[in-house]
Amino acid sequence: MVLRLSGLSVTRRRRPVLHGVNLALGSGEFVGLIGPNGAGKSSLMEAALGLIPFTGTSSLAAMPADRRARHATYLPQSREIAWPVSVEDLVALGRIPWPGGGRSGEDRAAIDAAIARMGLEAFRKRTALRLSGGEQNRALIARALAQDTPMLIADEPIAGLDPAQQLACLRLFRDLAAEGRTVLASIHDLGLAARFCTRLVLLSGGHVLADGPADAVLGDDLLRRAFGITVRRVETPDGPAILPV
Ligand SMILES: Nc1ncnc2c1ncn2[C@@H]1O[C@H](COP(=O)(O)OP(=O)(O)OP(=O)(O)O)[C@@H](O)[C@H]1O
Repeated sequence: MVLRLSGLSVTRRRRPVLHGVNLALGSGEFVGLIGPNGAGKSSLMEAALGLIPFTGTSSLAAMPADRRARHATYLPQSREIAWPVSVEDLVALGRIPWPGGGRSGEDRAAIDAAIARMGLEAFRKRTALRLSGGEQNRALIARALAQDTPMLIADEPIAGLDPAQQLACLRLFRDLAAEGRTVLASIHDLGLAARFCTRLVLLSGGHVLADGPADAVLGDDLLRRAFGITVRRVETPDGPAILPV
C-alpha cells in the first residue's frame, strides 16, 4: 500500500471534523476525493501528511520527514508563491528532498522534464509571481512533478483552471497513475471526477459515505444525502456528464 489511513480522526477548534476514516491506496490508483464544502477533504489530506494533529494512524505521517518528502508530494489548496523566483527556480524547489538538492545532473533532468511536461519552456526565466493564476498553477504542478515521488496529494488541483487546462491536468494525473504512481485529489466537478479517476471516495460530515468506482459512488441516493442535489446524467463518448439540477 502507498498510503494507509486507519481510524483517522481530526478535531479543529474543539469541533470533530473527521471521524475514524479508513482508507488504503495502492499504486496505479487515481482517487478522486469528493464531497460538499466543509466535508473534511482538506483536513483528511493534511492529517494524512502529518501537517495537522489527528488521532488514529497514517502510514505517511508516521514516516520521518525526509522519507515522507521522497514518498509524497503535496499540492495545497492555496496556490501562494511567496517569493519573486523564476519558474525554473520554483520548480527546482521540488528537488530539495533529494541528495543533489536541485543541483545534480539528475535534478536538472527532473526539472527539465517537469517544465516540458507542463509546457512551461517559454516561461522558464519569467518571475513566477508575474504569471497568470492558471500559469502559476501549472508551475506549481511542475514543482510537484519535479519532486518525483510515488504519491501526489492535490487539494482542488483544477480549481481556477480554464476547461482546457482542467482536462490537461486531469489527463496528466491519469497518466501518472497509469505509470504506477498514486494520485489523491479533491475535485468538485463530479463529471470530470467520474471520467478521469479510477476510484472515488465520497466524504460527508467527516465520514466516508462511499468508496469505489464512479458508478457506485455517484448514485442518486448518495448524492442527495451528501450534497442535497439531484443530478442528470448525459452519456457522452468521453464518459458521463453529470449536471446538478
Ligand atoms: N484552520 C482551521 N481551523 C478551524 N477549523 C477549520 C480549519 N480549516 C477547516 N476547518 C473546519 O473543518 C471542517 C472541514 O474543513 P475542510 O477544509 O477539511 O473541508 P473541505 O471538504 O476541504 O471543504 P472545501 O470543499 O470547502 O475545501 C470545516 O467545518 C471547516 O470549517
